[in-house]
Amino acid sequence: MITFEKQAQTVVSLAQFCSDKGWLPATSGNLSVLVDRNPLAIAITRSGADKQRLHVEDVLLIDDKMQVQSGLDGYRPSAETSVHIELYKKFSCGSILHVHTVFNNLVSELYGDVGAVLVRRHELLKALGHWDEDAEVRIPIVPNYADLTRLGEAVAEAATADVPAVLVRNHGIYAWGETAQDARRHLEAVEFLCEYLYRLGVSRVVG
Ligand SMILES: CSC[C@@H](O)[C@@H](O)C(=O)COP(=O)(O)O
Ligand SMILES: [Zn+2]
Repeated sequence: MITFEKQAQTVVSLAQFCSDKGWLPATSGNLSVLVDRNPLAIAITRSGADKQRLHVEDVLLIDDKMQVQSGLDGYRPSAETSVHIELYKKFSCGSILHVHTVFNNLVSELYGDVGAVLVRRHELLKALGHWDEDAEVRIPIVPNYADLTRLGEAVAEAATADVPAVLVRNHGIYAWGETAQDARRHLEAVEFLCEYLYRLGVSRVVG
């Protein structure tokens, strides 16, 4: 049976994974796992928690109006909860991961004006569900709106069923999947591709 306690533990494990990669610097990032779809109930990190040292108490149960249903007094859900809610409403995903890394920031800035970055004929696209040798996908990039309701809407609007990730310019990435394991794999693949694209660009300029 799926319970909030179980999903909160999964959020902690996901934070450990992302933290080991160095993807959650300076309290950045937010992570969530679906508890129920109807009505929507999500286990999500609290705002301001050090996700590199996350405890189950740092995970809150919230509803689709961002109201806390279970959690310690005084704790508020992630400031970017609106992005998670919009994505859960749009896709049948079971987990959403948001991290800040240097490579996803670099790529988001380099291709931000175009609104997407193209990835073509790369083996790691298989991890995103594209098995064709000529596969090409566009990872959307949205502006880093300070209004987080607007940011949530922009991320959900830009998101396509093709690629389970959106870059936010000079901010970070949102990646999702049907299960926590899928979300993790998608995040890892897109992070790999961001590093690859950035290094490829640099090597072409230098070489
Ligand atoms: C601490 S800088 C990063 C934050 O502004 C934000 O982008 C972020 O990812 C974490 O916010 P949070 O409210 O803790 O979920
Ligand atoms: Zn962020």
